[in-house]
Amino acid sequence: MMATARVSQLRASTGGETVYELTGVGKTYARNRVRALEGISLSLERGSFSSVIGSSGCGKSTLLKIMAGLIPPSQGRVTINNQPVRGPRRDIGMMFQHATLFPWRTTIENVLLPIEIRDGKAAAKAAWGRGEKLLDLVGLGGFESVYPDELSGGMAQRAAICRMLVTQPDMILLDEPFSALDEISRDFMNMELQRICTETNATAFLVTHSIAEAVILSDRVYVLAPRPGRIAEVVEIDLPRPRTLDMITTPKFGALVERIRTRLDKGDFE
Ligand SMILES: Nc1ncnc2c1ncn2[C@@H]1O[C@H](COP(=O)(O)OP(=O)(O)OP(=O)(O)O)[C@@H](O)[C@H]1O
Repeated sequence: MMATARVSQLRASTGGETVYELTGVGKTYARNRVRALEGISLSLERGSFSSVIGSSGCGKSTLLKIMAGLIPPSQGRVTINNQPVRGPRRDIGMMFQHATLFPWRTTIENVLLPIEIRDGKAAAKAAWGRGEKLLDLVGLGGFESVYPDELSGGMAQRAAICRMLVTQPDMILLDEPFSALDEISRDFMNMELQRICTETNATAFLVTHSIAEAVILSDRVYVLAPRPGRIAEVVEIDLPRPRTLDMITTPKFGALVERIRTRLDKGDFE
């Protein structure tokens, strides 16, 4: 009942508008005939935060690559704002485990790089103010002219968030973005990510190995079963927003973590 109530609340708060949709998506890698995914259907509403969790090799990265348009599905349909995703797109932003900022460019030059690549140097210069605002938003105001070797790991990841957001994507795809950071920085960055997503009304989809991270951030967690990867369970996270780290100690949080852990422990879920 609670889960249903939360979904309605989420739909009400986001207008229930579907941004991104996968219908019956499957993937078989031709090279080795590995069936990585089968029958994946999901629908993401504007402003929602979803995560996918599953054991190693269950197809999470394959799913994210298909969602980003980096590889085609073998079956099924993928759409963003009702348009088919057939390749990398301007309205989809991605962020990976390592920030990979260019060391010879300043922080703001790194942030503006997607615009420079897409529309040229003049457009990047014109977007300078937007870059500064984003850096302010993530607490990097004043670091515009600093080179990446002077930034900490967490600061570099924040700059990478700005670089992902600078093109104002409708959908952001996150592949364990903070897993290279220590636990304290990671907790902090997750709370920052929540704040930034709320302030920019981003629709987010996160791949993670951490059940706690999936629960604290998400409206919905997709639990993947392996060989071939398929959705074993969809868990609605009906914790109030904004989420705070002290929620981790509440019985409700513990129960959600336990439910996901039990599902993952069932292995193949047969
Ligand atoms: N390019 C590829 N060619 C052939 N098989 C692949 C390719 N990429 C992935 N696979 C296979 O597809 C399956 C799913 O892999 P994928 O990397 O999507 O899983 P994952 O859940 O992201 O794993 P991890 O958590 O370890 O990163 C695995 O069996 C893997 O060996």
